[in-house]
This record gives sequence, C-alpha cells and structure tokens, in this order.
Amino acid sequence: MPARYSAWMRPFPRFDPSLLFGKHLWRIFAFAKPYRQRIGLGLVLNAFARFFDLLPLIIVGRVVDAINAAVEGTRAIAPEDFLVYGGIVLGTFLCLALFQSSSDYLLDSMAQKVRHDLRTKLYEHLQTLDIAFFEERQTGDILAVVSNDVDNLERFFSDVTTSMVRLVITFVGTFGFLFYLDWRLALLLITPLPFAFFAVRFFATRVSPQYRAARQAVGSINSMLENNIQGMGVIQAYTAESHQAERIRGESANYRDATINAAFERARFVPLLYTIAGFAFALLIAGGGYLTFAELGPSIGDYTSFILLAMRLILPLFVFGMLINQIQRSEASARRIRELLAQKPTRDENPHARVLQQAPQRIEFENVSFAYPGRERTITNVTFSMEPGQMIGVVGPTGAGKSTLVKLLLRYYQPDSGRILVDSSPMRAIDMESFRRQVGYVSQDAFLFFGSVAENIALGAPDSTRKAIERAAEIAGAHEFITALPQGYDTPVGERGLKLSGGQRQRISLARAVLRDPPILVLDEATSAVDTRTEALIQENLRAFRNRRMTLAVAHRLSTVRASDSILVLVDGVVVENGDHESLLAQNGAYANLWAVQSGEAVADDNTVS
Ligand SMILES: Nc1ncnc2c1ncn2[C@@H]1O[C@H](COP(=O)(O)OP(=O)(O)OP(=O)(O)O)[C@@H](O)[C@H]1O
Repeated sequence: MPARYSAWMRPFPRFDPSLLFGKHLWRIFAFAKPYRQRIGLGLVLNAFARFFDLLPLIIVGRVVDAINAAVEGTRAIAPEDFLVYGGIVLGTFLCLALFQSSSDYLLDSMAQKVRHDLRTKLYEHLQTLDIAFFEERQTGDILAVVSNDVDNLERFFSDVTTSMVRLVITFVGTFGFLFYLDWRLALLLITPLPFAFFAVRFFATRVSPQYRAARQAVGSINSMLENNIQGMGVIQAYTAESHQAERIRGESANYRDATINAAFERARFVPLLYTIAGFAFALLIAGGGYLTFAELGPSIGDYTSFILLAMRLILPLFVFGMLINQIQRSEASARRIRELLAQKPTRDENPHARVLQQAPQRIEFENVSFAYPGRERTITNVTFSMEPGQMIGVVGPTGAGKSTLVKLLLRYYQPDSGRILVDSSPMRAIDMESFRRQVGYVSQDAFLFFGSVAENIALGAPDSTRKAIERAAEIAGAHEFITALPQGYDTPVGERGLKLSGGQRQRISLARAVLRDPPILVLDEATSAVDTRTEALIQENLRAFRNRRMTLAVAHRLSTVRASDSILVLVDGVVVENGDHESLLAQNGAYANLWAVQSGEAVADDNTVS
C-alpha cells in the first residue's frame, strides 16, 4: 500500500483511559472486573440519585415563575399549589436518599471486596518469592505496600470512583439542562472551563512525583520504626535513644517534606480553579442578569434555576481538583503494588519437574560452589552425601557458610556451579514443593507465629491430632514446659502472645519439625539455646527418631553433632576436614583443637550447673 494511503487506513486512535487515571491505576482496574454487575448497578442508581438531586433546583425555578406570574396577575395561584410543590420536593429528597444510599453501598462494598482481593493476592504472591527477595528488601517497605498502598486503593475505588461518577453525571446532566434552558447562558458558563482542564493537567504533572516520593518515604519510615521498636531493648541498653530519635526524625522529615511539597502544588492549584470558576460565574450573573432583565432570554424562574444549577457545577470543579489529587496519590500506590506483583521468583522453575512421590534415598552435594549476588564466594567445592539413617554434622567458625549450605539444600538459592542430586536426579529436575514436603527444618531463629503453642507445632501438619502434637513435643523435650504454661498447649505465643525463652522457642520449632515426620531433617543450630543437659536429653529422644531419616545438623557446639556419621568441618566455605568424631580427633586438626577447647568448657559448664 502506498505510504500516503497508509495514514488514512490507520484506525482512529482510541481513547486511552490511562491518560486520565495513570498507567498503573488503570491496570489495577482489572481487580474490579469480577464486580462489573455491582459497579454497573451502582452507576445506574447513582445516575437516578443525581436526577433527584437536581430536580428540586428546577422546581424552585417553577415556583419563582408561578409566584411572579401571580404577582403580575397573568396567572392565578392557589395556596394548595405550594403544598404540591413542597410535596414534590419532599418526594425528590426521599428518592435521592434511596438511590444514593443503595448506590453508595454497592460501590463501597465493591471497594472493600477489591481491597480484600488485592491484599490476599499480594500476600499469596509474596509467598511465591525467593527468600533472597525478603533478605534484600526492608520488611517495613513491603508492609507499606501490602497495607498502606492497598488501603489507598480502597479509598480510590470507594471515594474517587463514586465522586468521579457523581461529577460526570452532574456535569453532563446539568450542562445538558442548561443548554436546554438557554444555550447562550450555558455557553457563557462553559467558556472558561478549558482553562480549568489545562490547570488540572499542569497540576497532575507537577504533583505526581511528589506523591511518588511520599509513598517511598512511607516505606522507609515504616521499616525504620518497625526495626527500632523491635530493637527497643538494645537501644535503651546502649542509651542510643537520642541518636535513634535523630534518625527517625530525619526519615520522618523526608516524608513530611514530600507531603508538604505536594500540598504546596495543591495550594497553587486551588486558587487557580477558584479564579476560573469566578470568571465563569461572573459571566453568568452579568450576562444572564442582563438577558433576563431585558426580557431577551430566560424567565426569572429559569434564571434562578440556572444560577442554582451553576453553583452545583462549581462544586464538582473543586471536587475534580481534589479527585485529581487523590488519583495521583493512588497512582503512586498502584505503581508500587504493580512493582511488587511484577517481582518474579528468580529460581528457574522447571515445567517438567518430577514430583517426588516417596522419601528420597540419597542426597548428594557434588562440588557445589555458591556466592550471594554481588558478594564473594561463600561455598567452594563442597561435596558430601546423605542416606536414610545417616546424620551429617556441619561445624565451623561463624560466617563459614554453614547456614548457606542449609539454604542451598532447601533450595532458597541455586548453586553457581556443581550439583545437588536427589536420588541421582539434579535438584532442578525435581518439583520444589514436593521436595520441601520431605523436609523438617529447624531454623536458627526459631520463629513462632501468632497462635497457640499447638498451632505453632502443627504448622507443617495442620490436621494433626493433639496426641500427635504432644508426642512430637515430648521428643523435642518441650512437653514438660508446655504443660506448665498458663493454658498449656492452647497458650497463645508469637509476637503478641506469651514470651518464651530462646531455648523454649527452639524446642517448639523442633517439635514442629518432628511432627511433620520428615524423611529429611535439617537442624540449623536447633538446640543452641538450651543447656547442655537438656540438649543431651533431646539428643537421646531424637536418636530413635532419626533412625530412618537423613539428618543434616549444623552446630557450633560439637557435642550436638558428635554422634554424626560424618562431620564436615567448614572453614571459609571449604570443607577442610571430614569424618566421624573419632577419626577427626585422630587427625588432630581443626576439629580436634575445637573439641579440646569445648570439652574443657563443657566440664566447666557442668560444674556450674550442678
Ligand atoms: N542473604 C545473604 N546475602 C549476602 N550475604 C550473606 C547472606 N547470608 C549470609 N551471607 C554471608 O555469607 C557468609 C556465610 O554466612 P552463613 O550464615 O552461611 O554462615 P554460618 O557459618 O552459618 O555462620 P553462623 O555460625 O554465624 O551462623 C557470611 O559472610 C554472611 O555475611
């Protein structure tokens, strides 16, 4: 096709709603799609409400004309007529109340539903992300998106959309009627309005970066507050209050400044709108007054209705200003929500991954090396294997890479080179969830969730009977202290519940892993916070439990892993020694040295305990 025709053939450019709402906000509308019918009905009812909202203003004009006619003697008016007018106005108000409240309810409930969907979708999405994402991002920042930004959008859907609809209907309805009453007056009123649109556009481009900055500042201040509140004990112990207050002040000031900048833009915008509205009104009063007086146009009643309706138009103009403001704010929130939703797990999911149907019989680390993104190598050429009934201990100085080894096994991260094999298949060829279902993991921080002790133990096996939960707690050496708690297994724990000691929390975590009855047990400093005697008891209980399982146990305390079939001594990510306790002692190397030091400590420890 010749080039000069192709321009004609191009489809007419479609209206792009993202110009009005912003790219991100417009995409978020997808979340409202399931509630199309509710929205449609809400809009129709709103249109009815607007009709009954404006009707009394027109009736006022009729009354004025009727009185005027009676005064001039051109038409008689009976006293009952006023009752009729009053009755009609009352009727319109009742209709307005009915339509408005039903419309508000429909659109409000839609906004609540969208908020619920958005929040749960975000949370579920968060659960799919790599641990690396949570290790790199501030919790408070993520929280600000899932909480504040989602709330912002709820306000957008409930307030902004309803106000927008109200505004458009009032605007179109009123102008339509004004044109019908007297097109010249309507034209007078409409002339200055294009200026208002330019003002709004100018404002929108100026204020949106300010809101974006404000949303970011909310995330930072939330992160810092959360962090400091959690560490309040440390702050007070180090009398760091004034320094920390200064940091909070600085972060809060960033937020304050961003919002003040936005307020400044708003403050420049509102007088502009007032001026434009003033011109419109002045033209109407002067022009309309003259036309009515000179009997060149509307009746006095129509002129009255005209002014009342025009006043109704001025208000939406300001509402529009406010709406643009809120839309910009919501756009910043929508952007952050979409950025979070756009985060994809970095682990490469294999669509042909094999689902593990039964307990693995062998796990091998084959020359595994790994570095955290942007960091130096943490693990270098680590090789070992585990089979059911075997326990592999991992010891080494702090920062040697012991927990990293666990993270690689749990597939939080992928090795950079080398392979992890499960029953001779590369880990990547195995469905991740099915692999994790085989694992009972006790992490270093022994995390407890909101809920009872029993619920915490049953995290990985929620359908367990109370008996099974108690049995697991017994193996983990936790039953005794749990029964001594105020409500036993039903005692609430977690952040808002009862405070437990580090050792107690560890034992609950261990019970959680035991209850899962996992073929693979991964213990990362699982008993580091309990005293050596209690630990010995737990080890004794675990011995039978470990029988048919493979266990990977990380510990600083060598007595914890003494019974291992093989102990890896990790130094700077390299396995420097490998063997069982006796053979490592015989080697007289790093392990033997550590043992000499720690067994001396253990004797001293025992003496103080007894
Ligand atoms: N998420 C991470 N991102 C970047 N570097 C990390 C991350 N986690 C750990 N590291 C670094 O990797 C190294 C090994 O850490 P790792 O937690 O595996 O050591 P560890 O032997 O378990 O130490 P500890 O005995 O103190 O628990 C450390 O230098 C640590 O700073």
